[in-house]
Amino acid sequence: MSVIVAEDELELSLKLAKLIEEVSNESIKQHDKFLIGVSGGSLITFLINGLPKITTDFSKWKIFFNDERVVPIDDPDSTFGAYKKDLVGKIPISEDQFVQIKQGLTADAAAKDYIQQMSVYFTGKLPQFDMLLLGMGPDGHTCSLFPGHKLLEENCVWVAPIIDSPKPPLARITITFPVINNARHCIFAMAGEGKAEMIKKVLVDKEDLPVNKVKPSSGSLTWILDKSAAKYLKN
Ligand SMILES: O=C(O)[C@H](O)[C@@H](O)[C@H](O)[C@H](O)COP(=O)(O)O
Repeated sequence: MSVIVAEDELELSLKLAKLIEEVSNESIKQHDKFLIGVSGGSLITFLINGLPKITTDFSKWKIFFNDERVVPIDDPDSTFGAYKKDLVGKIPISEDQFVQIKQGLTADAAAKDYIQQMSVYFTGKLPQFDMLLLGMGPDGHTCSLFPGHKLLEENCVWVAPIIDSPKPPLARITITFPVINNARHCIFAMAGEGKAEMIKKVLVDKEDLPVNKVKPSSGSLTWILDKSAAKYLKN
């Protein structure tokens, strides 16, 4: 695992973008596409700041959601809605390069449908993403995998529904740890003093939290933080 500390959020965005650029170009060379899973939240801002500055063939990208809220696209809680509004148009990527959840389904049906959609791109027993971009909530959750939730033990389905999310909205779908840990590169990106305490619990105290279940079996794990978020980490 590696930890990269940036001076501030802008530098974090640029460092994150460079890592994405590197893996994108390597993946495109290897299998003519870049299969990336993204989270919602503040990650979107980092990507808006950084991705327009990289050089890669965006037309080869297929963007999946590590988790998504089961709401209409025009709902402010829709992660795809946020990417569509804030990222599409800033980089040469079209809406249909995002693998969106099917509208109008229950969380259970949306999760099953998402697995079908993923199966077009992943043929093995477990999907292997080229890269997963992850966030961490104040409770140490990642994706929609929350502390104490039974989904933390899900080791069969690729994508699971959740209808009792402690972070609204209640209904979501999320990739599961077997998929996360099969990725070639996992990156946590976060900024701000508000994350510092939880980062200490995760990286220093090694507390048993969902983010600490991200242990890629053969892939890389990188944390990209700004100085405020990293304040409790020793140099
Ligand atoms: O849709 C979501 O809620 C995200 O996927 C979630 O897992 C997010 O990454 C964390 O909650 C961190 O969010 P912030 O980066 O906004 O703090």
